[in-house]
Amino acid sequence: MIDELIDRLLKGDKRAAARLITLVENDEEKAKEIIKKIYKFTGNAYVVGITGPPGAGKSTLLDKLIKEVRKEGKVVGVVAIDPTSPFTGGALLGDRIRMQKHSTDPGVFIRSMATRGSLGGLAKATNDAIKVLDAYGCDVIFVETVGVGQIEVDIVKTADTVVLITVPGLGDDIQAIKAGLMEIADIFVVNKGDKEDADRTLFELELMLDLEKEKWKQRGWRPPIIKTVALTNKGISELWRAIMEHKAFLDESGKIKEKRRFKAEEEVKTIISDFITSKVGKKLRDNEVYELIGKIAEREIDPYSAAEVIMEKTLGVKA
Ligand SMILES: Nc1nc2c(ncn2[C@@H]2O[C@H](COP(=O)(O)OP(=O)(O)OP(=O)(O)O)[C@@H](O)[C@H]2O)c(=O)[nH]1
Repeated sequence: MIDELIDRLLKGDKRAAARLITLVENDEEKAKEIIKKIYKFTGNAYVVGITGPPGAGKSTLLDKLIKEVRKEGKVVGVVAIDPTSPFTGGALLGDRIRMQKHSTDPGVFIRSMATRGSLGGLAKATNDAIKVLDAYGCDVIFVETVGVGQIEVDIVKTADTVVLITVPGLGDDIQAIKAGLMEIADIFVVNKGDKEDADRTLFELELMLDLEKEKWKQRGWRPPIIKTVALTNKGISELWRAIMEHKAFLDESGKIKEKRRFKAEEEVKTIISDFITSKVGKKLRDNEVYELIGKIAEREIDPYSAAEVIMEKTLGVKA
């Protein structure tokens, strides 16, 4: 069944792509088999992360970006990471409706991924879904995440270019960006540029970037700030151009190689730690180990020594 689906995927069959993504999302063993088989057909897609606070207009903007990229005849994939929260449920429904009009276009593939509990699981499923879309023939894959905590920061482990969207009037938002996100953004967008305080937000961002002049010089790339009005398509082609310029910068400076190596390393680390967690997790249910853990609580053995015993039993390695 999997071989047949992969055959169809490689011929550009959208339904086969959808089935394969469902499989990699839900079935650990099948995910392994699928990725092993399709890996050699991947590596062509350029991955762009789009992140920002809820309501910043990410979906509206993405909808317009898809059109812009389609003008060049490129095949586009979208993976929308959806932290299943009662607060975003409504907005997501909105997203689907907004982007639905692309669903008859064979050159556009849109997929939402749910968190289902573990963030690690989500990161792996997202990486795998990206590979399926890459093998399907996507030239560009957008990964959209709502700007909340770790998911947002993790996008650097997945994306080649990270676009951070902010909007005027969030007040302390600029401070929030300062706190951790500035590090990860390759391009800043001030969306809702039609709002009156948009220029002030733009100015504040410029000031903030000015403080880090040395860093940009070292890096060879200063993140541009682009004003957009997603609703009316304003600034969208500039944004796409900036993304392509960042790509050219990575290609020409050779940094793309470092980036891909970093991503590969992060991915393999996740696979290994997931494997260890699951192996050790299973063993924790054994009687012997159960008793050993009881002994830690009773102060008969310390946790380090117990961990050493468990690692030797499960993984065959001495710590
Ligand atoms: N005034 C104005 N409103 C906009 C603009 N872009 C988007 N909006 C509106 O902002 C609201 C939120 O837009 P979404 O695209 O749903 O935002 P999102 O970031 O995907 O939201 P979440 O799914 O909650 O993360 C919608 O009502 C949009 O119509 C813009 O450029 N100007």
